[in-house]
Order: sequence, then C-alpha cells, then structure tokens
Amino acid sequence: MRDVHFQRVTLIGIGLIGSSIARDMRAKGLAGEIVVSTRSAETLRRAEELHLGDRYTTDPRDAARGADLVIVSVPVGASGAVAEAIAPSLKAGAILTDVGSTKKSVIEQMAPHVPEGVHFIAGHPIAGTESSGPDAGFEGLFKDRWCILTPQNDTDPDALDKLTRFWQALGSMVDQMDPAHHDKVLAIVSHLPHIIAYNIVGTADDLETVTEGEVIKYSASGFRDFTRLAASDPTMWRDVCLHNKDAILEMLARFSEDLAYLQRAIRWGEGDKLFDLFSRTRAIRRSIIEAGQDVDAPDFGRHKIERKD
Ligand SMILES: NC(=O)c1ccc[n+]([C@@H]2O[C@H](COP(=O)([O-])OP(=O)(O)OC[C@H]3O[C@@H](n4cnc5c(N)ncnc54)[C@H](O)[C@@H]3O)[C@@H](O)[C@H]2O)c1
Ligand SMILES: O=C(O)C(=O)C[C@]1(C(=O)O)C=C[C@@H](O)C=C1
Repeated sequence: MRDVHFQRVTLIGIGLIGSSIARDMRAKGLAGEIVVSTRSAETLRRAEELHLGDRYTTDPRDAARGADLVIVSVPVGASGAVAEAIAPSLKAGAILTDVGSTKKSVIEQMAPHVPEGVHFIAGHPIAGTESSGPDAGFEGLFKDRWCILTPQNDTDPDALDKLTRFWQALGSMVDQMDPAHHDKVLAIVSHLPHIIAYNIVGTADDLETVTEGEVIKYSASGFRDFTRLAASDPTMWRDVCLHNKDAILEMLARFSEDLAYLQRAIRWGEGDKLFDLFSRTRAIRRSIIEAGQDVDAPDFGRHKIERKD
C-alpha cells in the first residue's frame, strides 16, 4: 500500500545508505517521485539498472530543483560542497537533511549555504554495514534501528515532525540529540570500534612477516569480527576521523588509559581485576541482546543471524 510522505524526494549520493533509503521508499511508496543524483556517471548508471529512482542526473543542482525532501548521503567531508551546489535550486518549504556519521561538522559545512525558507535538519541513521556502493543497500536496513535527528533551536516543528514520520515509515525509531553530544556518543560506540579494528588488522598484517602467514591462516572468529569492521569504506572513515577529531581524540585518550590499566593488570598477574572487567563487559553484551538490539551482529553472511550465546 502506498503511503506518500513527499511528492518529490531527491537523493544526492546513492551508495549503501542512499540506495537503502531508495529501496524502502519504493517498497513502501513513500515518495511520489524519486530523483537520484551522484557524482560518477558509472554509479548513476548502476543505480538506474537497479531501478532505484524515477529520474537520474549527475547534476546535483538539477536533481534538487522542485524537491520536497532532499537527502544528502555522501562522505561527510563532501557535505559542504554538495550544499553549496544545490542551494540555488532548493525551493522554499523544502526539507534538506543528511545521513552523515558526524553532526557538528556537517551542520557547520551545510548550514551557511541553506537559503531562507528551506528547513535544514541534520540526521544520522545508526544502521549500516561494511559494504558501500548502490549494490550494497538493501530493503529493511533501518528497521528497528535508531535514527538521530539534531534539530536546532529555530527548527520548524512541522518540518521536524514530517522528517520524523518519514524515518519512522522507513522502520526507524527516532531520537533527537544535540550535535556535539551526538558526536561524543558516536565517537565511543561507532568511531572508536572502527579505529581499533583498522589498527588491530593493520598490526596483524605488519606481523605477517614475523609469523609467516599464520595470522591470516589461524584467525578465528574474534579476529574476523575485527576484519569486517576494518573492511569498511576508507573514504567514509577517513572523513569521519577528520570531521569528529576532537571527540575521537578525547575518547582515544580515555581508551588508552584504560588499556594501560589492563596492561598493568596482566603484567602483575592481577587476575581479579581482569575477571571483574571481563564480567562487567559480558553483562553489557547480554543486556544489548536482551534489549533486542543484536539484529545486525557481524556474521559475514549478513541478514541471517545465528546467535551463539
Ligand atoms: N556505511 C555505513 O554504515 C553508514 C551508516 C550510517 C551513516 N553513514 C553515512 O552515510 C553517508 C554515506 O555513506 P555510504 O555508506 O552510503 O557511502 P557509499 O560510499 O556507499 O556512498 C557514497 C555516495 O556518495 C557519493 N560521493 C562520494 N564522494 C562524493 C563527493 N565528493 N561529492 C559528491 N558525492 C560523492 C558516491 O558516488 C556515492 O554515491 C556518509 O556520510 C556516512 O558517514 C554510513
Ligand atoms: O554495522 C556496521 O558495519 C557499521 O559500521 C554501522 C555503523 C556503526 O558503527 O554502528 C557505522 C557507521 C554509522 O555512522 C552508523 C552505523
């Protein structure tokens, strides 16, 4: 059954996130018309082959013209340039949003370009995978996942309500947050895990010369879980690191202190300290599962989740 929320929705960027939004919009009939725009002609052709939209263009300004909702789904470092490019064609009353993994920097980049009368509300769906590009998206990515919106004091309540209901129609649970707070929370729950994964897999790769191939050969599921995160898109994660620098560095400093505590406990054979920490963290994992939030546990096969615990 169709449930049209916006007559024309423009998607700027059609990778994992943009194409997942497109697939759900199509399946649920949330848009009268979907206009797809992306930088490279090749990606655009692929989006067309996948029937993700109704109209396709590599010109973002043309794509945004007349749209009721514009969703920017590009690496966060490109947000400002995209906002500048589309600004002249945004119509009064349109809602402009994004899905970027960092919020303070995206708002700083985009807000100065937003014309009077256009409602800019930044957002971030907390859902994704290590894959990228239009083929990587899938219907249902946002189901039962949080989407954080970061409205400002002067955000129009009706526009906020419309965007909230749109994300809810995609299956998300919607929360509101201050952008700086968002960046701190995401630094610890998303950005640090990726940085740690990139680092441990890089270290293991460096050790290959010492261990003569054994790191890869004997890597069991613990290490493989890290390799899934470490396979995430390099451009996206370079931009996240550069655009959430302060919060990431703050969390890394805290992480390093706690790692030093662990290192010391191992050196001095303080088993009780190790046991206490490992018991506390095991309880956290269990509470996440009990809260029903383990639907996307890393499993390499994706979509089918086998619970081992
Ligand atoms: N991958 C995830 O798990 C995930 C989850 C939530 C939010 N996000 C955020 O969503 C956004 C998109 O991520 P994705 O995973 O869909 O990425 P992706 O690499 O799959 O797709 C990115 C899209 O942006 C376009 N693009 C790249 N550079 C550009 C530029 N300089 N100018 C204009 N367009 C450009 C690409 O052509 C592509 O269409 C990012 O800001 C990311 O931080 C990602
Ligand atoms: O599940 C994954 O592979 C993800 O990396 C998704 C994930 C996350 O860290 O939770 C990654 C970046 C986002 O901005 C939001 C979600």
